[in-house]
Amino acid sequence: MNVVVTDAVDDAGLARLRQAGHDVELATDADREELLELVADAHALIVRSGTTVDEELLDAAPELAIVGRAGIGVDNIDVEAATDRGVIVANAPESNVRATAEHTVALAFATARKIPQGHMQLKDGYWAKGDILGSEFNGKTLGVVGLGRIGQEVAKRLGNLEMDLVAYDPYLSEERARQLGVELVDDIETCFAQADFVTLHTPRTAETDSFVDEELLAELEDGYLINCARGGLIDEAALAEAVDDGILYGAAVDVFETEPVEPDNPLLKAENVIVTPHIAASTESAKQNVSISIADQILSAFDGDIVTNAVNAPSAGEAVYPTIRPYVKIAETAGKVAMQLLGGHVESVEITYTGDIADENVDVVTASALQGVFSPLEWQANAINAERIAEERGVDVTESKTRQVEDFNNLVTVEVSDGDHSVSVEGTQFDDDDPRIVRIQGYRVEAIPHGHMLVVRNRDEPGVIGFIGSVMGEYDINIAGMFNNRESRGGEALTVYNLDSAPGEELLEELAADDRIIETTHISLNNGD
Ligand SMILES: NC(=O)C1=CN([C@@H]2O[C@H](COP(=O)(O)OP(=O)(O)OC[C@H]3O[C@@H](n4cnc5c(N)ncnc54)[C@H](O)[C@@H]3O)[C@@H](O)[C@H]2O)C=CC1
Ligand SMILES: O=C(O)C(=O)COP(=O)(O)O
Repeated sequence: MNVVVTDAVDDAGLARLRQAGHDVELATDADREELLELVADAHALIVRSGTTVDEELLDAAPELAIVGRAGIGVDNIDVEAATDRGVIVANAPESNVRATAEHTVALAFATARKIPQGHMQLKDGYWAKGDILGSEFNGKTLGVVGLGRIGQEVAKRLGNLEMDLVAYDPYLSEERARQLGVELVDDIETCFAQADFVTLHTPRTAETDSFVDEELLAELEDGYLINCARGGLIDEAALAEAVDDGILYGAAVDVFETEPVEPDNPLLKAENVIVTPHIAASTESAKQNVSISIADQILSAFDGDIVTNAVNAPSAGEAVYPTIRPYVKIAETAGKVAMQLLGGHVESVEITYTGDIADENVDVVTASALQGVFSPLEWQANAINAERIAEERGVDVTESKTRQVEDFNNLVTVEVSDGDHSVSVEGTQFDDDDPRIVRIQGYRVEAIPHGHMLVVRNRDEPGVIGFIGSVMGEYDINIAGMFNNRESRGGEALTVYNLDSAPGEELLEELAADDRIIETTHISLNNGD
Protein backbone atom coordinates (compact mmCIF):
# COMPACT_ATOMS: atom_id res chain seq x y z
CA MET A 1 0.00 0.00 0.00
CA ASN A 2 1.08 3.62 -0.54
CA VAL A 3 1.35 6.04 2.34
CA VAL A 4 1.93 9.71 1.58
CA VAL A 5 3.27 11.89 4.41
CA THR A 6 2.49 15.56 3.93
CA ASP A 7 3.93 17.14 7.11
CA ALA A 8 7.14 16.38 8.99
CA VAL A 9 6.57 13.32 11.18
CA ASP A 10 9.03 11.41 13.36
CA ASP A 11 10.48 8.39 11.59
CA ALA A 12 9.52 5.88 14.35
CA GLY A 13 6.05 5.24 12.93
CA LEU A 14 7.13 5.51 9.30
CA ALA A 15 9.72 2.79 9.91
CA ARG A 16 6.94 0.58 11.27
CA LEU A 17 4.95 1.10 8.07
CA ARG A 18 7.98 0.34 5.89
CA GLN A 19 8.72 -2.79 7.92
CA ALA A 20 5.19 -3.99 7.24
CA GLY A 21 6.00 -3.73 3.53
CA HIS A 22 4.27 -0.46 2.68
CA ASP A 23 5.68 2.32 0.52
CA VAL A 24 6.11 5.56 2.44
CA GLU A 25 6.51 8.67 0.33
CA LEU A 26 7.58 11.94 1.95
CA ALA A 27 5.78 14.86 0.37
CA THR A 28 6.65 17.45 3.00
CA ASP A 29 8.10 19.82 0.43
CA ALA A 30 5.36 19.38 -2.16
CA ASP A 31 3.25 22.39 -3.05
CA ARG A 32 -0.51 21.97 -3.41
CA GLU A 33 -0.42 21.14 -7.14
CA GLU A 34 2.27 18.51 -6.61
CA LEU A 35 0.39 17.08 -3.66
CA LEU A 36 -2.79 16.68 -5.71
CA GLU A 37 -0.79 14.58 -8.16
CA LEU A 38 1.13 12.65 -5.52
CA VAL A 39 -1.99 11.39 -3.77
CA ALA A 40 -3.47 9.83 -6.92
CA ASP A 41 -2.51 6.32 -5.79
CA ALA A 42 -2.28 6.93 -2.03
CA HIS A 43 -4.06 4.49 0.27
CA ALA A 44 -3.20 6.50 3.38
CA LEU A 45 -2.21 10.07 4.15
CA ILE A 46 -0.34 11.17 7.24
CA VAL A 47 -0.90 14.84 8.03
CA ARG A 48 -0.35 17.31 10.83
CA SER A 49 -1.90 20.74 11.21
CA GLY A 50 0.00 22.03 8.18
CA THR A 51 -2.09 20.26 5.53
CA THR A 52 -5.66 21.12 4.63
CA VAL A 53 -7.50 17.96 3.71
CA ASP A 54 -10.52 19.17 1.79
CA GLU A 55 -12.83 17.79 -0.91
CA GLU A 56 -10.34 18.66 -3.65
CA LEU A 57 -7.57 16.63 -2.01
CA LEU A 58 -9.89 13.73 -1.19
CA ASP A 59 -11.18 13.64 -4.77
CA ALA A 60 -7.61 13.58 -6.04
CA ALA A 61 -7.02 10.42 -3.97
CA PRO A 62 -9.60 7.87 -5.15
CA GLU A 63 -7.76 4.94 -3.53
CA LEU A 64 -7.62 6.59 -0.10
CA ALA A 65 -8.74 4.44 2.86
CA ILE A 66 -7.51 6.55 5.77
CA VAL A 67 -6.27 10.00 6.69
CA GLY A 68 -4.03 9.67 9.74
CA ARG A 69 -3.76 12.88 11.76
CA ALA A 70 -0.42 12.70 13.58
CA GLY A 71 -1.76 14.72 16.48
CA ILE A 72 -5.12 15.59 18.00
CA GLY A 73 -6.95 18.48 16.30
CA VAL A 74 -8.75 17.50 13.08
CA ASP A 75 -10.08 20.97 12.24
CA ASN A 76 -7.83 21.04 9.15
CA ILE A 77 -9.60 17.95 7.78
CA ASP A 78 -13.04 17.98 6.16
CA VAL A 79 -14.25 15.00 8.17
CA GLU A 80 -17.75 15.14 6.63
CA ALA A 81 -16.34 14.94 3.13
CA ALA A 82 -14.09 12.04 4.15
CA THR A 83 -17.07 10.21 5.67
CA ASP A 84 -19.09 10.71 2.48
CA ARG A 85 -16.27 9.06 0.57
CA GLY A 86 -15.91 6.20 3.06
CA VAL A 87 -12.47 7.45 4.13
CA ILE A 88 -11.51 6.91 7.77
CA VAL A 89 -10.10 9.88 9.66
CA ALA A 90 -8.07 8.82 12.68
CA ASN A 91 -5.99 10.83 15.12
CA ALA A 92 -3.58 10.16 17.96
CA PRO A 93 -5.63 11.43 20.90
CA GLU A 94 -3.37 10.46 23.79
CA SER A 95 0.07 10.99 22.36
CA ASN A 96 0.79 14.66 22.92
CA VAL A 97 -1.56 15.45 25.80
CA ARG A 98 1.17 15.71 28.42
CA ALA A 99 3.45 17.78 26.19
CA THR A 100 0.63 20.23 25.48
CA ALA A 101 -0.42 20.43 29.13
CA GLU A 102 3.18 21.15 30.17
CA HIS A 103 3.56 23.85 27.53
CA THR A 104 0.33 25.45 28.74
CA VAL A 105 1.74 25.55 32.26
CA ALA A 106 5.00 26.97 30.91
CA LEU A 107 3.10 29.71 29.11
CA ALA A 108 1.03 30.44 32.23
CA PHE A 109 4.23 31.02 34.20
CA ALA A 110 5.82 32.95 31.39
CA THR A 111 2.93 35.38 31.06
CA ALA A 112 2.27 35.72 34.78
CA ARG A 113 5.93 36.53 35.54
CA LYS A 114 6.68 38.31 32.23
CA ILE A 115 9.63 36.02 31.66
CA PRO A 116 10.06 36.68 27.90
CA GLN A 117 9.78 40.44 28.44
CA GLY A 118 12.48 40.38 31.15
CA HIS A 119 14.64 38.10 29.04
CA MET A 120 14.42 40.34 25.96
CA GLN A 121 15.15 43.51 27.90
CA LEU A 122 18.12 42.01 29.64
CA LYS A 123 19.55 40.65 26.37
CA ASP A 124 19.12 44.17 24.97
CA GLY A 125 21.27 45.46 27.88
CA TYR A 126 18.49 46.89 30.03
CA TRP A 127 18.18 45.88 33.72
CA ALA A 128 14.36 45.96 34.03
CA LYS A 129 14.19 44.88 37.68
CA GLY A 130 12.01 47.78 38.76
CA ASP A 131 9.63 47.63 35.77
CA ILE A 132 8.51 44.05 35.89
CA LEU A 133 5.72 43.10 38.23
CA GLY A 134 4.23 39.60 38.09
CA SER A 135 1.24 37.73 39.48
CA GLU A 136 1.17 34.60 41.66
CA PHE A 137 -1.04 31.59 41.10
CA ASN A 138 -1.45 30.83 44.77
CA GLY A 139 -5.04 31.57 45.87
CA LYS A 140 -6.14 32.63 42.36
CA THR A 141 -8.78 30.94 40.21
CA LEU A 142 -8.02 28.99 37.07
CA GLY A 143 -10.82 28.77 34.51
CA VAL A 144 -10.52 25.86 32.09
CA VAL A 145 -12.62 26.04 28.94
CA GLY A 146 -12.85 22.47 27.61
CA LEU A 147 -12.07 20.04 30.42
CA GLY A 148 -11.02 17.16 28.17
CA ARG A 149 -7.74 15.28 28.16
CA ILE A 150 -5.46 18.32 28.00
CA GLY A 151 -7.69 20.58 30.10
CA GLN A 152 -7.75 17.98 32.87
CA GLU A 153 -3.97 17.61 32.88
CA VAL A 154 -3.55 21.38 33.06
CA ALA A 155 -6.10 21.59 35.91
CA LYS A 156 -4.19 18.91 37.84
CA ARG A 157 -0.87 20.67 37.39
CA LEU A 158 -1.97 24.22 38.15
CA GLY A 159 -4.31 22.94 40.89
CA ASN A 160 -1.15 21.83 42.71
CA LEU A 161 -0.21 25.48 42.99
CA GLU A 162 -3.18 25.99 45.28
CA MET A 163 -5.42 27.56 42.69
CA ASP A 164 -9.21 27.22 42.79
CA LEU A 165 -10.48 25.45 39.72
CA VAL A 166 -13.55 26.24 37.66
CA ALA A 167 -14.38 24.93 34.20
CA TYR A 168 -16.84 25.40 31.40
CA ASP A 169 -17.48 22.22 29.43
CA PRO A 170 -21.09 21.48 28.54
CA TYR A 171 -20.22 17.90 27.57
CA LEU A 172 -18.56 16.85 30.81
CA SER A 173 -20.44 15.19 33.66
CA GLU A 174 -20.68 16.89 37.06
CA GLU A 175 -19.40 13.63 38.53
CA ARG A 176 -16.15 13.71 36.57
CA ALA A 177 -15.62 17.38 37.44
CA ARG A 178 -16.18 16.58 41.12
CA GLN A 179 -13.60 13.78 40.96
CA LEU A 180 -11.13 16.31 39.59
CA GLY A 181 -11.96 18.87 42.25
CA VAL A 182 -13.22 21.30 39.62
CA GLU A 183 -16.39 23.37 39.85
CA LEU A 184 -18.34 23.19 36.58
CA VAL A 185 -20.02 26.46 35.65
CA ASP A 186 -23.04 26.77 33.36
CA ASP A 187 -21.73 29.25 30.86
CA ILE A 188 -18.48 30.52 29.48
CA GLU A 189 -19.12 34.08 30.71
CA THR A 190 -19.23 32.88 34.33
CA CYS A 191 -16.00 30.97 33.76
CA PHE A 192 -14.26 34.10 32.46
CA ALA A 193 -15.78 36.28 35.19
CA GLN A 194 -14.72 34.00 38.07
CA ALA A 195 -11.23 33.26 36.81
CA ASP A 196 -7.95 35.11 37.10
CA PHE A 197 -6.36 32.84 34.49
CA VAL A 198 -8.36 31.26 31.65
CA THR A 199 -6.90 28.47 29.57
CA LEU A 200 -8.60 27.21 26.38
CA HIS A 201 -8.68 23.51 25.53
CA THR A 202 -11.62 22.92 23.21
CA PRO A 203 -11.37 21.67 19.66
CA ARG A 204 -12.10 24.22 16.94
CA THR A 205 -15.64 23.54 15.76
CA ALA A 206 -18.52 25.60 14.37
CA GLU A 207 -19.57 26.12 18.01
CA THR A 208 -16.20 27.29 19.31
CA ASP A 209 -15.13 29.28 16.26
CA SER A 210 -14.20 32.83 17.46
CA PHE A 211 -16.17 32.28 20.67
CA VAL A 212 -13.69 34.36 22.65
CA ASP A 213 -14.61 37.88 21.60
CA GLU A 214 -14.27 41.42 22.97
CA GLU A 215 -17.25 41.05 25.34
CA LEU A 216 -16.03 37.81 26.82
CA LEU A 217 -12.50 39.16 27.27
CA ALA A 218 -13.95 42.05 29.27
CA GLU A 219 -15.24 39.48 31.80
CA LEU A 220 -11.64 38.45 32.48
CA GLU A 221 -10.65 41.93 33.62
CA ASP A 222 -7.16 42.01 35.20
CA GLY A 223 -6.62 38.41 34.27
CA TYR A 224 -4.60 36.34 31.84
CA LEU A 225 -5.63 34.24 28.85
CA ILE A 226 -3.66 31.23 27.61
CA ASN A 227 -4.43 29.55 24.33
CA CYS A 228 -2.73 26.29 23.39
CA ALA A 229 -5.82 24.97 21.57
CA ARG A 230 -6.54 26.66 18.23
CA GLY A 231 -6.06 30.19 16.90
CA GLY A 232 -9.56 30.30 15.44
CA LEU A 233 -11.14 30.18 18.89
CA ILE A 234 -10.24 33.83 19.56
CA ASP A 235 -10.87 37.15 17.89
CA GLU A 236 -7.14 37.92 17.69
CA ALA A 237 -7.52 41.67 17.14
CA ALA A 238 -9.83 41.92 20.18
CA LEU A 239 -7.33 40.03 22.35
CA ALA A 240 -4.40 42.22 21.28
CA GLU A 241 -6.47 45.30 22.02
CA ALA A 242 -7.68 44.02 25.41
CA VAL A 243 -4.06 43.43 26.47
CA ASP A 244 -2.78 46.70 25.02
CA ASP A 245 -5.60 48.60 26.75
CA GLY A 246 -4.76 46.99 30.08
CA ILE A 247 -8.11 45.17 30.36
CA LEU A 248 -6.10 41.95 30.60
CA TYR A 249 -2.73 41.84 32.32
CA GLY A 250 -1.40 39.49 29.69
CA ALA A 251 -1.96 36.60 27.32
CA ALA A 252 0.05 33.70 25.97
CA VAL A 253 -0.69 32.13 22.63
CA ASP A 254 0.77 29.08 20.89
CA VAL A 255 -1.72 28.86 18.01
CA PHE A 256 -2.97 31.31 15.40
CA GLU A 257 -5.88 31.74 13.05
CA THR A 258 -3.45 31.62 10.12
CA GLU A 259 -0.26 29.55 10.37
CA PRO A 260 2.55 30.26 9.79
CA VAL A 261 1.47 33.48 11.45
CA GLU A 262 1.24 36.59 9.24
CA PRO A 263 3.85 39.26 10.18
CA ASP A 264 1.10 41.85 10.65
CA ASN A 265 -0.85 39.72 13.12
CA PRO A 266 -1.80 42.12 15.97
CA LEU A 267 -0.83 39.52 18.61
CA LEU A 268 2.82 39.81 17.53
CA LYS A 269 2.76 43.52 18.23
CA ALA A 270 1.08 43.54 21.65
CA GLU A 271 3.88 43.72 24.23
CA ASN A 272 2.20 41.65 26.92
CA VAL A 273 1.04 38.92 24.58
CA ILE A 274 3.71 36.27 24.55
CA VAL A 275 3.80 33.89 21.65
CA THR A 276 5.24 30.54 20.57
CA PRO A 277 5.05 29.09 17.06
CA HIS A 278 2.59 26.18 17.65
CA ILE A 279 5.11 24.10 19.59
CA ALA A 280 3.01 22.83 22.50
CA ALA A 281 3.25 19.28 21.13
CA SER A 282 6.86 19.58 20.06
CA THR A 283 8.70 17.32 22.47
CA GLU A 284 10.79 14.36 21.45
CA SER A 285 8.53 11.79 23.08
CA ALA A 286 5.27 13.38 21.91
CA LYS A 287 6.55 13.38 18.34
CA GLN A 288 7.55 9.74 18.53
CA ASN A 289 4.27 8.82 20.21
CA VAL A 290 2.05 10.48 17.60
CA SER A 291 4.02 8.93 14.80
CA ILE A 292 3.81 5.39 16.20
CA SER A 293 0.20 5.78 17.21
CA ILE A 294 -0.88 6.94 13.76
CA ALA A 295 1.16 4.25 11.99
CA ASP A 296 -0.67 1.63 14.08
CA GLN A 297 -4.03 3.11 13.10
CA ILE A 298 -3.05 2.93 9.45
CA LEU A 299 -1.87 -0.67 9.77
CA SER A 300 -5.22 -1.58 11.37
CA ALA A 301 -7.07 0.09 8.50
CA PHE A 302 -4.97 -1.77 5.93
CA ASP A 303 -5.64 -5.07 7.76
CA GLY A 304 -9.39 -4.40 7.84
CA ASP A 305 -9.21 -4.24 11.64
CA ILE A 306 -11.02 -1.78 13.88
CA VAL A 307 -9.31 1.60 13.78
CA THR A 308 -9.58 2.41 17.46
CA ASN A 309 -9.01 6.15 17.11
CA ALA A 310 -11.20 6.76 14.09
CA VAL A 311 -13.05 10.05 14.59
CA ASN A 312 -15.66 9.41 11.92
CA ALA A 313 -16.48 5.78 12.64
CA PRO A 314 -17.88 4.05 15.63
CA SER A 315 -14.94 2.96 17.72
CA ALA A 316 -14.46 0.46 20.50
CA GLY A 317 -12.55 0.95 23.69
CA GLU A 318 -9.43 -1.19 24.13
CA ALA A 319 -11.17 -3.15 26.91
CA VAL A 320 -14.18 -4.38 24.92
CA TYR A 321 -12.31 -4.78 21.67
CA PRO A 322 -11.23 -8.44 22.21
CA THR A 323 -14.84 -9.48 22.98
CA ILE A 324 -16.47 -7.81 20.03
CA ARG A 325 -13.69 -8.18 17.47
CA PRO A 326 -14.75 -11.57 16.02
CA TYR A 327 -18.29 -10.32 15.58
CA VAL A 328 -17.25 -7.44 13.37
CA LYS A 329 -16.52 -9.77 10.46
CA ILE A 330 -19.38 -12.15 11.31
CA ALA A 331 -21.88 -9.28 11.28
CA GLU A 332 -20.58 -8.02 7.95
CA THR A 333 -20.89 -11.51 6.45
CA ALA A 334 -24.37 -12.03 7.90
CA GLY A 335 -25.38 -8.69 6.37
CA LYS A 336 -23.98 -9.68 2.97
CA VAL A 337 -25.63 -13.10 2.99
CA ALA A 338 -28.98 -11.69 4.14
CA MET A 339 -28.93 -9.03 1.46
CA GLN A 340 -28.03 -11.42 -1.33
CA LEU A 341 -30.81 -13.77 -0.23
CA LEU A 342 -33.28 -10.88 -0.14
CA GLY A 343 -32.13 -10.00 -3.62
CA GLY A 344 -33.93 -6.71 -3.76
CA HIS A 345 -34.65 -3.37 -2.33
CA VAL A 346 -34.01 -3.15 1.40
CA GLU A 347 -36.44 -1.16 3.54
CA SER A 348 -35.28 -2.07 7.01
CA VAL A 349 -32.42 -3.76 8.83
CA GLU A 350 -32.60 -5.17 12.33
CA ILE A 351 -29.46 -6.27 14.11
CA THR A 352 -29.98 -8.34 17.23
CA TYR A 353 -27.31 -9.23 19.77
CA THR A 354 -27.90 -12.23 21.99
CA GLY A 355 -25.79 -13.35 24.94
CA ASP A 356 -22.78 -11.77 26.65
CA ILE A 357 -22.11 -9.51 23.68
CA ALA A 358 -25.38 -7.73 24.49
CA ASP A 359 -23.57 -6.11 27.44
CA GLU A 360 -20.97 -4.47 25.24
CA ASN A 361 -20.85 -1.32 23.16
CA VAL A 362 -21.51 -2.89 19.76
CA ASP A 363 -21.57 0.25 17.58
CA VAL A 364 -18.64 -1.05 15.57
CA VAL A 365 -20.39 -4.37 14.95
CA THR A 366 -23.61 -2.68 13.87
CA ALA A 367 -21.68 -0.47 11.46
CA SER A 368 -20.05 -3.57 10.06
CA ALA A 369 -23.40 -5.36 9.62
CA LEU A 370 -24.64 -2.33 7.67
CA GLN A 371 -21.49 -2.37 5.60
CA GLY A 372 -22.33 -5.99 4.69
CA VAL A 373 -25.92 -5.08 3.83
CA PHE A 374 -24.96 -2.20 1.58
CA SER A 375 -21.83 -3.63 0.02
CA PRO A 376 -23.62 -5.39 -2.84
CA LEU A 377 -25.37 -2.13 -3.67
CA GLU A 378 -22.74 0.51 -3.08
CA TRP A 379 -19.24 -0.50 -3.89
CA GLN A 380 -17.88 2.16 -1.61
CA ALA A 381 -19.91 1.09 1.43
CA ASN A 382 -17.82 0.58 4.50
CA ALA A 383 -18.21 0.84 8.24
CA ILE A 384 -17.50 4.57 8.00
CA ASN A 385 -20.30 5.57 5.68
CA ALA A 386 -22.77 2.68 6.03
CA GLU A 387 -24.92 4.45 8.62
CA ARG A 388 -25.04 7.52 6.42
CA ILE A 389 -26.01 5.40 3.40
CA ALA A 390 -28.86 3.92 5.46
CA GLU A 391 -30.02 7.41 6.39
CA GLU A 392 -29.81 8.70 2.83
CA ARG A 393 -31.73 5.72 1.48
CA GLY A 394 -34.35 5.98 4.20
CA VAL A 395 -33.54 2.48 5.45
CA ASP A 396 -34.84 1.96 8.95
CA VAL A 397 -32.09 0.53 11.17
CA THR A 398 -32.80 -0.95 14.58
CA GLU A 399 -30.50 -2.58 17.07
CA SER A 400 -31.79 -4.85 19.80
CA LYS A 401 -30.11 -6.78 22.56
CA THR A 402 -31.07 -9.72 24.70
CA ARG A 403 -29.05 -11.53 27.32
CA GLN A 404 -31.19 -14.65 27.05
CA VAL A 405 -29.18 -17.34 25.27
CA GLU A 406 -30.49 -20.49 23.65
CA ASP A 407 -27.87 -22.62 21.95
CA PHE A 408 -24.98 -20.16 21.54
CA ASN A 409 -23.19 -17.97 24.06
CA ASN A 410 -23.19 -15.12 21.60
CA LEU A 411 -25.18 -14.58 18.47
CA VAL A 412 -25.52 -11.76 15.97
CA THR A 413 -28.65 -11.79 13.85
CA VAL A 414 -29.06 -9.57 10.81
CA GLU A 415 -32.58 -9.38 9.43
CA VAL A 416 -33.28 -7.42 6.27
CA SER A 417 -36.70 -6.70 4.87
CA ASP A 418 -38.06 -5.22 1.64
CA GLY A 419 -41.39 -4.47 3.28
CA ASP A 420 -43.02 -7.70 2.08
CA HIS A 421 -40.38 -10.32 2.80
CA SER A 422 -37.64 -10.59 5.32
CA VAL A 423 -34.51 -12.69 5.50
CA SER A 424 -32.60 -13.40 8.67
CA VAL A 425 -29.05 -14.69 8.97
CA GLU A 426 -27.37 -15.51 12.25
CA GLY A 427 -23.70 -15.88 12.99
CA THR A 428 -21.52 -16.82 15.91
CA GLN A 429 -17.95 -17.55 16.82
CA PHE A 430 -17.18 -21.11 17.89
CA ASP A 431 -14.81 -21.69 20.80
CA ASP A 432 -11.98 -22.65 18.49
CA ASP A 433 -12.11 -19.21 16.86
CA ASP A 434 -14.11 -20.38 13.86
CA PRO A 435 -16.79 -18.00 12.63
CA ARG A 436 -19.96 -19.72 11.42
CA ILE A 437 -23.29 -18.82 9.89
CA VAL A 438 -25.51 -20.90 12.16
CA ARG A 439 -29.01 -20.06 11.00
CA ILE A 440 -30.56 -18.88 7.77
CA GLN A 441 -34.27 -18.12 7.88
CA GLY A 442 -34.42 -20.01 11.16
CA TYR A 443 -32.92 -23.18 9.62
CA ARG A 444 -30.01 -24.44 11.68
CA VAL A 445 -26.89 -24.69 9.48
CA GLU A 446 -23.17 -24.44 10.04
CA ALA A 447 -21.76 -22.68 7.02
CA ILE A 448 -18.24 -21.34 6.78
CA PRO A 449 -18.57 -17.66 5.91
CA HIS A 450 -16.04 -17.61 3.14
CA GLY A 451 -15.77 -17.61 -0.65
CA HIS A 452 -18.76 -19.00 -2.53
CA MET A 453 -21.91 -20.37 -1.03
CA LEU A 454 -24.97 -21.83 -2.66
CA VAL A 455 -28.16 -21.65 -0.64
CA VAL A 456 -30.83 -24.01 -1.93
CA ARG A 457 -34.41 -24.20 -0.80
CA ASN A 458 -35.70 -27.59 -1.85
CA ARG A 459 -38.39 -30.10 -1.13
CA ASP A 460 -37.37 -32.66 1.47
CA GLU A 461 -37.52 -35.73 -0.79
CA PRO A 462 -35.18 -38.66 -1.27
CA GLY A 463 -32.55 -38.12 -3.94
CA VAL A 464 -32.58 -34.29 -4.01
CA ILE A 465 -29.23 -33.88 -2.33
CA GLY A 466 -27.71 -36.56 -4.55
CA PHE A 467 -29.12 -34.79 -7.60
CA ILE A 468 -27.60 -31.44 -6.56
CA GLY A 469 -24.25 -33.15 -5.89
CA SER A 470 -24.21 -34.79 -9.30
CA VAL A 471 -25.03 -31.51 -11.09
CA MET A 472 -22.13 -29.87 -9.23
CA GLY A 473 -19.85 -32.72 -10.31
CA GLU A 474 -21.01 -32.37 -13.91
CA TYR A 475 -19.85 -28.72 -13.87
CA ASP A 476 -16.64 -29.57 -12.02
CA ILE A 477 -17.59 -27.61 -8.90
CA ASN A 478 -16.10 -29.06 -5.73
CA ILE A 479 -18.26 -29.02 -2.60
CA ALA A 480 -16.17 -28.06 0.42
CA GLY A 481 -18.99 -28.43 2.94
CA MET A 482 -22.72 -29.01 3.08
CA PHE A 483 -25.34 -28.34 5.77
CA ASN A 484 -28.92 -29.42 5.44
CA ASN A 485 -31.95 -28.81 7.58
CA ARG A 486 -35.69 -29.09 7.11
CA GLU A 487 -38.81 -27.64 8.66
CA SER A 488 -40.57 -31.07 8.79
CA ARG A 489 -40.24 -34.44 7.11
CA GLY A 490 -41.34 -34.11 3.52
CA GLY A 491 -41.69 -30.32 3.88
CA GLU A 492 -39.28 -27.63 2.79
CA ALA A 493 -35.57 -27.97 3.44
CA LEU A 494 -32.70 -25.54 3.24
CA THR A 495 -29.26 -26.65 2.17
CA VAL A 496 -26.12 -24.53 2.25
CA TYR A 497 -23.10 -25.56 0.21
CA ASN A 498 -19.63 -24.10 0.66
CA LEU A 499 -18.08 -24.27 -2.82
CA ASP A 500 -14.47 -24.06 -3.93
CA SER A 501 -15.43 -21.94 -6.95
CA ALA A 502 -18.36 -19.95 -8.28
CA PRO A 503 -21.25 -21.91 -9.82
CA GLY A 504 -22.03 -20.71 -13.37
CA GLU A 505 -25.41 -19.66 -14.76
CA GLU A 506 -25.96 -22.97 -16.60
CA LEU A 507 -25.48 -24.98 -13.43
CA LEU A 508 -27.96 -22.79 -11.58
CA GLU A 509 -30.47 -23.09 -14.43
CA GLU A 510 -30.14 -26.88 -14.47
CA LEU A 511 -30.86 -27.00 -10.74
CA ALA A 512 -33.78 -24.58 -11.03
CA ALA A 513 -35.34 -26.67 -13.82
CA ASP A 514 -35.92 -29.53 -11.39
CA ASP A 515 -39.28 -29.08 -9.69
CA ARG A 516 -37.96 -30.35 -6.36
CA ILE A 517 -35.79 -27.24 -6.18
CA ILE A 518 -37.71 -24.19 -4.97
CA GLU A 519 -34.97 -21.57 -5.16
CA THR A 520 -31.19 -21.34 -5.48
CA THR A 521 -29.07 -18.33 -4.53
CA HIS A 522 -25.38 -18.03 -5.19
CA ILE A 523 -23.70 -15.96 -2.53
CA SER A 524 -20.28 -14.52 -3.08
CA LEU A 525 -18.48 -13.37 0.02
CA ASN A 526 -15.14 -12.42 -1.53
CA ASN A 527 -13.64 -11.94 1.91
CA GLY A 528 -10.19 -12.52 0.60
CA ASP A 529 -9.28 -14.16 3.88
N1 LIG B 1 -1.04 23.56 20.52
C1 LIG B 1 -0.88 22.30 20.21
O1 LIG B 1 0.18 21.91 19.73
C2 LIG B 1 -1.98 21.33 20.46
C3 LIG B 1 -3.28 21.72 20.41
N2 LIG B 1 -4.28 20.82 20.62
C4 LIG B 1 -5.67 21.28 20.57
O2 LIG B 1 -6.28 21.01 21.83
C5 LIG B 1 -7.60 20.58 21.61
C6 LIG B 1 -8.10 19.78 22.79
O3 LIG B 1 -7.42 18.54 22.87
P1 LIG B 1 -7.87 17.41 23.91
O4 LIG B 1 -7.97 17.96 25.29
O5 LIG B 1 -6.99 16.27 23.69
O6 LIG B 1 -9.32 17.10 23.37
P2 LIG B 1 -10.51 16.41 24.15
O7 LIG B 1 -11.48 16.00 23.10
O8 LIG B 1 -10.00 15.41 25.12
O9 LIG B 1 -11.14 17.62 24.99
C7 LIG B 1 -11.85 18.66 24.43
C8 LIG B 1 -12.89 19.10 25.44
O10 LIG B 1 -13.55 20.25 24.94
C9 LIG B 1 -14.92 20.15 25.30
N3 LIG B 1 -15.73 21.00 24.44
C10 LIG B 1 -16.16 20.78 23.18
N4 LIG B 1 -16.90 21.81 22.75
C11 LIG B 1 -16.92 22.72 23.76
C12 LIG B 1 -17.53 23.99 23.92
N5 LIG B 1 -18.26 24.55 22.95
N6 LIG B 1 -17.33 24.66 25.08
C13 LIG B 1 -16.61 24.11 26.08
N7 LIG B 1 -16.04 22.87 26.01
C14 LIG B 1 -16.20 22.20 24.84
C15 LIG B 1 -15.22 18.69 25.15
O11 LIG B 1 -16.37 18.30 25.87
C16 LIG B 1 -13.96 18.05 25.69
O12 LIG B 1 -14.07 17.77 27.07
C17 LIG B 1 -7.50 19.81 20.29
O13 LIG B 1 -8.73 19.74 19.64
C18 LIG B 1 -6.48 20.59 19.51
O14 LIG B 1 -7.12 21.52 18.69
C19 LIG B 1 -4.01 19.50 20.88
C20 LIG B 1 -2.72 19.06 20.94
C21 LIG B 1 -1.59 19.94 20.70
O1 LIG C 1 -2.09 17.70 17.98
C1 LIG C 1 -2.53 18.82 17.71
O2 LIG C 1 -3.73 19.11 17.62
C2 LIG C 1 -1.59 19.91 17.46
O3 LIG C 1 -2.00 21.01 17.31
C3 LIG C 1 -0.16 19.58 17.36
O4 LIG C 1 0.36 20.38 16.35
P1 LIG C 1 0.99 19.83 15.00
O5 LIG C 1 0.03 18.93 14.38
O6 LIG C 1 2.21 19.10 15.42
O7 LIG C 1 1.22 21.01 14.18
